[in-house]
Amino acid sequence: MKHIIAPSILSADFANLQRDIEMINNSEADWFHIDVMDGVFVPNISFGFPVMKAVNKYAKKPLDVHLMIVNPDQYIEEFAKNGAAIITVHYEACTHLHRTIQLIKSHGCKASVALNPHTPVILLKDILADLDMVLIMSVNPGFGGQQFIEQSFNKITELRNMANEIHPDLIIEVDGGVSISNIDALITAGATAFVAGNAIFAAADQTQMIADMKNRPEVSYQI
Ligand SMILES: O=C(CO)[C@@H](O)[C@H](O)COP(=O)(O)O
Ligand SMILES: [Fe+2]
Repeated sequence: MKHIIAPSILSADFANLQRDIEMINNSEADWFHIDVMDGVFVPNISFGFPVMKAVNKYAKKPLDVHLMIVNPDQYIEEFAKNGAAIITVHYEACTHLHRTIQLIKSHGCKASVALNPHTPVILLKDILADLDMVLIMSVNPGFGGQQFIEQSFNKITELRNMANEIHPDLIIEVDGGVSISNIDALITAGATAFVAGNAIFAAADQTQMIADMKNRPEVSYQI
């Protein structure tokens, strides 16, 4: 099976957002990755519903919404109404994670949990069967264009081994510092979905970079 490529619109040109959305529509990308940051959970503020609505208006592919916010329960319904196909909440931001996951599903969205670089994957053991996806943060959340944290490889392998026992078709998404130079090794480690901001939007030919990240002749995954 082929892995998923999710360009992060955080790295798009917001003065030309429609153009960048059309570029993704016309590329081999699978999803739109939408980073929502509240300035509390992470030391940055990105955007909220007005941008989400603008993306939803033109995007022709599923919206993969990554909530880097405290109290996500408060906003899940609104993100669902504005076109979210998958909603990711942070383990570190949820006191009652099981309830939050059920809430996401009750609005018809796929449910996913993100782990910060310091959070061990074993903490998801008792909720893994309820999840559609786990997002491994391979940088500290808050900004695009950061350097990939190498320890993330061990986390992906550990999570894939755990998923093989409990939930073999779990999607493992990697987010932060993903590029053409580490994607093959990440697929081999067991990841199946890849967010890329800087690697795509800083490329001379963005559409070609998406195609290059999508078509990896040496690797494919089996789940
Ligand atoms: O969630 C985040 C950052 O917190 C990401 O989705 C970034 O947008 C990824 O950007 P690159 O590291 O690929 O430039
Ligand atoms: Fe993200």
